[in-house]
Amino acid sequence: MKAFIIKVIRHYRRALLQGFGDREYSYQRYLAALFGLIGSVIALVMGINSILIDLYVLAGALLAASFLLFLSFSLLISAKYVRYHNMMKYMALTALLSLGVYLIYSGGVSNSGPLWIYIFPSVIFAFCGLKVGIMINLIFSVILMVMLYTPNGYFLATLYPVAFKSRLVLAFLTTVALSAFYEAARHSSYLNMARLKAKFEQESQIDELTRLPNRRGMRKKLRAAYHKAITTNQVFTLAVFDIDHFKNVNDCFGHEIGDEVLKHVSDVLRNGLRKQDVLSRWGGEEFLLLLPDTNGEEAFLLLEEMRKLIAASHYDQANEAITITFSIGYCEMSDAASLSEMIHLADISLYKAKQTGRNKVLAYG
Ligand SMILES: Nc1nc2c(ncn2[C@@H]2O[C@H](COP(=O)(O)OP(=O)(O)OP(=O)(O)O)[C@@H](O)[C@H]2O)c(=O)[nH]1
Repeated sequence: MKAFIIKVIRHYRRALLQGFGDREYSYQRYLAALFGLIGSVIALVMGINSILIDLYVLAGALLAASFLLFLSFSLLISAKYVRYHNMMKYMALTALLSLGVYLIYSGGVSNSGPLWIYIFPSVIFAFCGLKVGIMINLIFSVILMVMLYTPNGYFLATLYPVAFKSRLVLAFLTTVALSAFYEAARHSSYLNMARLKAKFEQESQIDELTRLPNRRGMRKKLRAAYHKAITTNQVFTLAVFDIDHFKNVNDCFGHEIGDEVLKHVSDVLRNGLRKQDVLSRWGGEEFLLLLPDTNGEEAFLLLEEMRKLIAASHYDQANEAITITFSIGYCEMSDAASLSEMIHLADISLYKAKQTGRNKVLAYG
């Protein structure tokens, strides 16, 4: 039985937390559903108990609340009724608050009913977040005070001692304040985590040395470009750049100067791009360039320009100017059946460019 209950709880927890992209929304939905279920069972047990001790109006209120809470639980766990989820959250809350008002009014069993209101602040914040939560908690506090302190017990069917009333109100307001602090802290750490997640996600797609997109970041952009080209019926071109004899730079000047040269060529390439082009560091001394909405002929002219630009530039190291050249292979979208084939064909052209003398631009085919 215990294992079964744990299994059911795990199942719903997974379904509720993973079903939606927005984690905070999922969290509120999860809590609302869980509360709906637990609240409905408790209200049902209390309702049956009230029938047994002949408190029929109280029993009716508890059974109605139990039904509404169970209904909200059932709809909240189903992805089919997403558009009703917000409504369900507020319905569960309204059922709960109405029950609270009724318990204050009637006193419940032996005047102990109002003690249930201490669960309200945290439930309200969990359901509605900080701002709306503060509003609802304050409204409920006002209702509580009006009911308790209206002269002649106008809104009460029972009599509470004065000391009980003041402690009930003060303890309730303290619980509201503490729950609000807790919710504010939770929300701010949630925002912090979301910001850090976005930052790490972005960093993981950028090459540290050149600040260009790395292979991971570029793959994402390539998929988007490929999808866009197919839906808009456009072609694009991919070009692979590889520095010629880069090993010599490292061997002659050291790895650190090699790094500086990589930064230098990245800057020169970046400055030679059009606004829409995307350059990435694909591997060690290899760069991949995406030329959107560009066919092979147009690409050749652009790539030739870039090749000349690099060859004409140089990196100054002490009294020596290090000149860099690139071999470039490219492939137009229509020559390949897929993205990976495009990259493969551009690589083949690059290999040919290397084989036939370097410092040149070659198309596939
Ligand atoms: N400084 C530095 N060197 C790198 C980096 N990544 C790769 N390399 C170097 O790049 C060189 C690539 O050497 P090879 O693959 O032989 O190519 P190459 O010397 O450019 O010769 P070809 O490509 O045939 O013209 C190696 O010496 C690598 O150590 C890096 O991040 N920094």
